[in-house]
Amino acid sequence: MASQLRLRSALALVTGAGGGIGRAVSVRLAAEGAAVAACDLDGAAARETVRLLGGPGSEEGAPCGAHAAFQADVSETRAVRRLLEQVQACFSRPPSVVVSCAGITRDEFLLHMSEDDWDRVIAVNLKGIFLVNQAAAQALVSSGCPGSIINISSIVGKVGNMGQTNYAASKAGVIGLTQTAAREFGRHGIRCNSVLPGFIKTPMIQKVPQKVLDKEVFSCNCLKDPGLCSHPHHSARPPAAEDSEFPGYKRGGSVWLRNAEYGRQGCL
Ligand SMILES: CCCCCCCCCCCCC[C@@H](O)CC(=O)SCCNC(=O)CCNC(=O)[C@H](O)C(C)(C)COP(=O)(O)OP(=O)(O)OC[C@H]1O[C@@H](n2cnc3c(N)ncnc32)[C@H](O)[C@@H]1OP(=O)(O)O
Ligand SMILES: NC(=O)c1ccc[n+]([C@@H]2O[C@H](COP(=O)([O-])OP(=O)(O)OC[C@H]3O[C@@H](n4cnc5c(N)ncnc54)[C@H](O)[C@@H]3O)[C@@H](O)[C@H]2O)c1
Repeated sequence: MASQLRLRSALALVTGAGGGIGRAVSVRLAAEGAAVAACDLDGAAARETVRLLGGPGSEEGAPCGAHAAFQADVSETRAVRRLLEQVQACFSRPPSVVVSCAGITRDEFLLHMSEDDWDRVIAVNLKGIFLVNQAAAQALVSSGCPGSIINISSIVGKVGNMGQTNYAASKAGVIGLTQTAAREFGRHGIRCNSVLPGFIKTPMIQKVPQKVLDKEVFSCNCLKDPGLCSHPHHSARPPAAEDSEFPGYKRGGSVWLRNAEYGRQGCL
């Protein structure tokens, strides 16, 4: 079994690790042998994830076991820089796998959306990925290490969704940021990919009114469990360029976005 642990020597940083998808991704990475640095705005939720991984549920900066929990707001520049410093101090190396799951919704129709709801969603979902990608890539480049960065976008970033102009814009931005970062980071041996999950049963969807969930566009998509969407073979096959129907979305799976420059598909 040990020989099958594909990530045995990897250190993985997961943001939003206290949430539905982030926790499932952390469990999956640990199952593949990775040491996991679980980060979340909600420090207690991050520690719970580490406890589930079998780690000591360590406090920030405490001597680390196989896994460790960190509290940080990914939308804050200083917090993200401190996060990467703490992770490297704890594990004596930069994370070679980074999965950016931290994200929020502040749904409202554009006609009534407040500037604050726009700003906050863009700050967390898009600027947060800018800050984490930049800090993680800088750490890898300065240490001469290769790495793999996976940014969680959403199918909504490709096709839009009523009540989510802020969220859709942020997720579309994640796609463009990822495709550009993939071009820039490739020369440093760092891969950068985005994953566009469909509808996943996590706390994020709890605010969706039932009458909306009953609509065909939602009900036609079987609500996936996070644990399924984070398992490589549960993700839909990476769409070929001509795929216009996002078959993975139709089946409620996750959709992998092929990076134009290197043709590399997402992999954790
Ligand atoms: C290739 C396939 C294309 C299909 C694309 C669609 C993708 C849908 C699946 C998304 C999966 C990924 C989601 C993932 O990224 C995680 C999330 O983002 S979960 C949160 C998703 N949020 C929403 O879908 C917004 C839901 N709507 C609301 O929260 C509220 O409606 C709100 C926008 C806050 C407005 O509330 P308000 O009380 O002012 O209005 P109503 O709720 O009464 O709504 C008025 C009418 O609009 C209809 N409505 C509202 N939202 C949607 C929607 N998303 N899709 C369709 N119709 C919507 C609502 O049913 C009302 O209709 P009616 O007047 O007939 O009752
Ligand atoms: N659930 C879905 O249907 C779905 C579909 C497509 C994409 N996504 C995306 O997947 C990612 C994970 O979503 P989820 O469904 O697990 O949601 P979730 O609400 O269960 O988890 C999100 C986590 O991010 C954390 N977080 C929020 N703001 C933060 C910040 N500023 N700094 C650090 N952490 C922060 C929250 O505390 C929470 O633990 C999000 O980016 C979301 O947009 C979700």
